[in-house]
Amino acid sequence: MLRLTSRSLLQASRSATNPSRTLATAASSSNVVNIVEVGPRDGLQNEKGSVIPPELKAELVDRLVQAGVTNVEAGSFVSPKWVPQMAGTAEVLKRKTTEPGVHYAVLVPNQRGLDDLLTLLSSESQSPPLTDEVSIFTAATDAFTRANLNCSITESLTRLTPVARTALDNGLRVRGYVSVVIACPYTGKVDYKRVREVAKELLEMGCYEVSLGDTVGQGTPFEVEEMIAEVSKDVPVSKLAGHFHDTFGTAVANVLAALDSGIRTIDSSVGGLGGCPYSPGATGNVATEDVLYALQNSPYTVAGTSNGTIDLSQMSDIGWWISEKLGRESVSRVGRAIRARRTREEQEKEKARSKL
Ligand SMILES: CC(C)(COP(=O)([O-])OP(=O)([O-])OC[C@H]1O[C@@H](n2cnc3c(N)ncnc32)[C@H](O)[C@@H]1OP(=O)([O-])[O-])[C@@H](O)C(=O)NCCC(=O)NCCSC(=O)C[C@@](C)(O)CC(=O)[O-]
Repeated sequence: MLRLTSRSLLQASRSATNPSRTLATAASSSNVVNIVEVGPRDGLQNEKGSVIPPELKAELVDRLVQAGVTNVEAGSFVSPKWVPQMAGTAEVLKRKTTEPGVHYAVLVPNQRGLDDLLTLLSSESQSPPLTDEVSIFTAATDAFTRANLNCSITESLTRLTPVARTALDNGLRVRGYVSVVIACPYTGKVDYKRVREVAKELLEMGCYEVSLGDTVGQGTPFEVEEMIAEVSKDVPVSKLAGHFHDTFGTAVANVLAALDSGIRTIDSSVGGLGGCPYSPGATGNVATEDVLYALQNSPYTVAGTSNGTIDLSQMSDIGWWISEKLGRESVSRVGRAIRARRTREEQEKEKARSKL
């Protein structure tokens, strides 16, 4: 059950007063929340129409990092026949600035994707490297895994085991994803035991963290808590991340429920961009701006490099900038409210000036 004013927040505020706690040890007993910005990958992969040019994607990545983001998904090495928008990810990696200490993750679905990435890294040897992290992904239902990866869950795990091994052997960090952790667009309600088993296997493969995806964006906070309680029977909550889409408008509430359950890493997307091509009808990820706003004046601190956090006002501007490049408005509620307030303030200033 949601207990946002009780035990976990008290623990969080107690740890806030402990100066010996560092960002590096941020885990479920800490009040530090890590954001993984997935806008350039999950956010853009579902865009219809022509492929967004790599220079625009690279500029998005750079702007996000300038706003304080330290973990950003820069793209995917997947089949362009399956996800055309992710073609050109190699170019994005080469064009973006590579800041030390920032993790620019890339999704790989199979050995081919990893091999292509390793070839790029060896041809562009530089310090720091273009990326130090890959994400591998599977799901909690066979139907979704078939739609997304053209194989069963078991086959995907068999395929991903050597991919993770090779990535680790080449000095890359490996993050894992389990999709459809609450509901599947093809088979409905998901068995949380299956989520637990798959998350456990990903961890055993060497993933430093497993992100739990409510791909459909249908979960409620109570379901999120129930699901995390089941998964954390086998996987320490400090190794889990929450990844919520906002189809039914519950994503911010689900983030708070995940934090209340002890999770301290949240995936989010600037401007609320996104959607999975294989989850029909699902909308974008929870907007990064909305998460940052919801955690203001709370016992939680969001980690980042802009004065120790991520700058909300800058993120709102980026959300508007990229949305307008895509020909629409930002869908972040907070981004829209910030812009409306600014417009109001400017109008009032203008009125005051005209009275002088
Ligand atoms: C895994 C495959 C390739 C299997 O697809 P397949 O058709 O079974 O693969 P295949 O081995 O038969 O290859 C088919 C063609 O793709 C090529 N190919 C094969 N692999 C690659 C590669 N890595 N990069 C580039 N090309 C590749 C391969 O060379 C061949 O080319 P052809 O001979 O026809 O010209 C395909 O299903 C695929 O790419 N799937 C990716 C789907 C995807 O990216 N989905 C979105 C990301 S997951 C997500 O969004 C959820 C998440 C993470 O955000 C969390 C959440 O919200 O739940």
